[in-house]
Amino acid sequence: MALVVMCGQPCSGKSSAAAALIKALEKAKSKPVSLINEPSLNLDRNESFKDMPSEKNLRGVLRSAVDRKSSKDAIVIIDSLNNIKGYRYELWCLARAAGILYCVLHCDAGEEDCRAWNQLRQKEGAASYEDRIFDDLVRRFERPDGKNRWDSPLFEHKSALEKIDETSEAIVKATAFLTGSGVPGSRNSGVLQPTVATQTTRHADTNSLYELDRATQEVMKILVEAQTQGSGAVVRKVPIGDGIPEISLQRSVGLPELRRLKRTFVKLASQTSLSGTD
Ligand SMILES: Nc1ncnc2c1ncn2[C@@H]1O[C@H](COP(=O)(O)OP(=O)(O)OP(=O)(O)O)[C@@H](O)[C@H]1O
Repeated sequence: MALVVMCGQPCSGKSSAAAALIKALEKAKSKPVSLINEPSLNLDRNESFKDMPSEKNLRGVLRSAVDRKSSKDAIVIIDSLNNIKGYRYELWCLARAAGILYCVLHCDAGEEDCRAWNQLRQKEGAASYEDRIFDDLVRRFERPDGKNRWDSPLFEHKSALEKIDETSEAIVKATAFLTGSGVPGSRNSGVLQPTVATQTTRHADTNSLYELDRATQEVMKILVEAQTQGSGAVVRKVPIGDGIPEISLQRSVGLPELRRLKRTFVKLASQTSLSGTD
């Protein structure tokens, strides 16, 4: 139904905003909401951001979870930094492939406020970022821009000015968007439409594929035999079986070429005709 991408600096109030949005959606009797974040996947924040490979892995795990949960019947909220523009683009592509709504909720807070909130959590012994990791993340933050398709519609909350709850403007607007009122003038005011490039290929079931492969193998065998019997001369017409049109050949076709053609045919046929359409 929808994918909501939380976005913001570390400790900028994203989880609080996600919680407020969930409350508002519940009140509005929306579709069920799934929250995806590091704790729900048993991932430790400092471990996940300690270096590039770990961070890449974290993004992969979160993206897979979003992909699994995205459906026409649920609102998925991904509550993580989502600080890299290219990554938000990937999430937008997932939403488009699933044909669902998409929006970004940005908790806009200055570095110093976020640092103070992180230090407070360190003092309280609550889950917090190590200073080295915090500094690195702050430096690499790529601010969302509502002019980009993957950052639109963009709902922004100024975390330092107001503690967030269901009545905050960004939450009210996001809830209206997710429950059907849309956001006129935004780049994505409706459900994203999958394109050929973003649609996931549906493959034929194993049995149909086996049958297709066997039948193609049989045709190949008949063609090879017919050409062998023709003793080098071009065999123009090759009967395949009762009720099946003869195969016309314009030239001799050797076994390696037939194998190649068979592979291509089976691959194409399994991706299209056997998979049917939705
Ligand atoms: N407007 C605010 N006023 C006071 N404190 C705030 C405000 N916004 C957030 N905080 C504090 O900042 C801390 C982080 O909040 P929250 O967990 O919602 O942020 P987050 O962006 O999800 O953090 P993380 O990056 O760890 O996921 C909390 O301890 C919260 O109390």
